[in-house]
Amino acid sequence: MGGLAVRDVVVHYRDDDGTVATAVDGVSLDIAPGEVLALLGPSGSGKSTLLRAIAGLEPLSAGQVRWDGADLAGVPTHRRGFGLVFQDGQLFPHRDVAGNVGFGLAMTGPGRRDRAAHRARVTELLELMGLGGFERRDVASLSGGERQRVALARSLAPRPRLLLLDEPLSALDRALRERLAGDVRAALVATGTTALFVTHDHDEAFAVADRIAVMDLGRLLQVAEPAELWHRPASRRVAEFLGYEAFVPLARAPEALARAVGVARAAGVDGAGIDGAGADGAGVDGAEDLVLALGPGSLVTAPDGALEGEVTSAGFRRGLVETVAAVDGVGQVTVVEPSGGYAAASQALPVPGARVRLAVDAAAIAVVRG
Ligand SMILES: Nc1ncnc2c1ncn2[C@@H]1O[C@H](COP(=O)(O)OP(=O)(O)OP(=O)(O)O)[C@@H](O)[C@H]1O
Repeated sequence: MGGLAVRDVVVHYRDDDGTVATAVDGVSLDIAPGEVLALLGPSGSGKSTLLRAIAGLEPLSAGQVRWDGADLAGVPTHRRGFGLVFQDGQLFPHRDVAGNVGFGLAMTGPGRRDRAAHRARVTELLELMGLGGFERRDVASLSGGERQRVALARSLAPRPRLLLLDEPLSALDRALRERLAGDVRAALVATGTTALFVTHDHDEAFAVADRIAVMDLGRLLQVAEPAELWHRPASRRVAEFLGYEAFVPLARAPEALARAVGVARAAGVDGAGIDGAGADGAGVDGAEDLVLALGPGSLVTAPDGALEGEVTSAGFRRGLVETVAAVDGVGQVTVVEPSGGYAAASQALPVPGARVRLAVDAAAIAVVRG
């Protein structure tokens, strides 16, 4: 298979006192040509170390990194044909925007031999990144978001066969990050670039990637497409990390909840990720280990809802009302609904302490092994 193949990679660090720590612990991973893979995990899980190992910046203690089937052992970083983008784009302060974007091209692309092609490529990349006309701007005059756009344009200009991005948006504020994540994906797709995007932010991973690899303690927990990852987390740990909030053993779930999930499965509405979760959890091998994971969207307000909870807090968030409720027999869950209904003066936001009735959206509940 073409593209990147990571096989059983182990990376050790030796501390000053001689103790050996394992930062990457036997990871195997493929990235197909043109695919954008997000590597998602909490701080210290080994994401940057894996990225650096792929780049050839960190020696492997075991395993292989291959490109198009060829082992890259012994191939130095600058000969791998990979591009790198870091959190701080590390622009050259003494070059203008065009000078920065053209830098990598001068080394590997049409270079100075063909000035017209060089200029055209710089312009093309700036336009792709929404920076048309920025050629002569001093990089010191750019905003943080613009600087990262320039860094991305620079890394894409020489058409790297793999682009490695290490938390490229994490120095930016949240609103900017969300917008830029969409723009980064669009630029990668438009250029057909194969990419590994390291992030600790699950929203960013979902916005950017074709597939997401979840990493914890140096190991891969799951690799899946975004919708599959969200609806079928492989374990409670993955579900927790993605933002699921309440975990209810099926055997102890309120009847309305267990029944809704069971009925949904029987009807072929596949909200549950594990085969064999019956309506009451009985008579199925291993059903006693099954845990229902609830997150934002799993419960909806409904006057005749079978579940009841007490409001902890409620607030507006961009066209939505988010109500956090302590739900009887379940735990704390965020209920999300369009805010349109609250525009009428007659309807106030739920107040802390108020009781709310909630119905179950079984398709938005995951089943994991506890
Ligand atoms: N140069 C080093 N020497 C010793 N230990 C290191 C070194 N670099 C990283 N580590 C350790 O290896 C583990 C993985 O670190 P790494 O930076 O790869 O994680 P990460 O998931 O990228 O986290 P973050 O998002 O915080 O950068 C951590 O426990 C870290 O302390």
